[in-house]
Amino acid sequence: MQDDVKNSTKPDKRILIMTAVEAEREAVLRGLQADNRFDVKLAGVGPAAAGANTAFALQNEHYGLVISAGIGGGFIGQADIGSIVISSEIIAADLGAETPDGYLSVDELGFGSSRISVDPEIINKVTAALSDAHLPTIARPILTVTTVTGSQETALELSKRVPGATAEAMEGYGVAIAAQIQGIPAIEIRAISNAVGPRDRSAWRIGEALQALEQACSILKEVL
Ligand SMILES: O=C(O)c1cccc(C(=O)CC[C@H]2O[C@@H](n3cnc4c(=O)[nH]cnc43)[C@H](O)[C@@H]2O)c1
Repeated sequence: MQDDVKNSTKPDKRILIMTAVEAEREAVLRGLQADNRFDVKLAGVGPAAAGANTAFALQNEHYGLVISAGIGGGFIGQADIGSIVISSEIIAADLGAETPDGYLSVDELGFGSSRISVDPEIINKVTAALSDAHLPTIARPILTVTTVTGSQETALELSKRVPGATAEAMEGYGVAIAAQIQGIPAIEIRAISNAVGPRDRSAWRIGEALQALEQACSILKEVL
């Protein structure tokens, strides 16, 4: 009865959250504090596993929203460690072809779209709520890559390829494609653990990012 009253102003929908690894799943669950409108499932690492696992989860339950959540890399000058990036768009940044004249996306090759748009109403609601709670949050394009960027050259190339690129991770596009095929809206939320650039695993602040992810999810459950 208590829950019915509490959720009476919220849309009647269940929400699926997909994380790559168990530590991210646990951080999300801590933040959600057993809110039973949410299911939190493992996507696995990379867009292929994420797409397959999301499609499987969507077969067994009806959801009104799908979220790809976890830690991610932040482009220098765009997103700091410990901050949150909300996807204004989810973009497969290395799905295409190399040519002597440069990279061609699948869009340019005529094989579909590398970009998945996100409902502006959901973006604004989530971004405003996290910002109001004093979590540094920005809504910008999040890239999905199949290889973690490990050099300044690749970071620059990705920034040129996708103007406004602010974070990168490895699952968003896979999760969002599975949702799109079912006609369900999707959004990606990344807590920044490291800078996109030359590889330095010792500089990854995974604990800090997982804490930010937990905090973000504790706010999410109040606004979605
Ligand atoms: O080692 C740990 O304790 C640990 C705890 C939580 C998560 C991890 C991961 O390694 C998660 C892998 C996951 O993170 C995303 N990610 C993070 N930074 C980047 C990046 O710079 N570029 C691309 N992806 C990044 C990605 O989605 C991975 O699947 C470890």
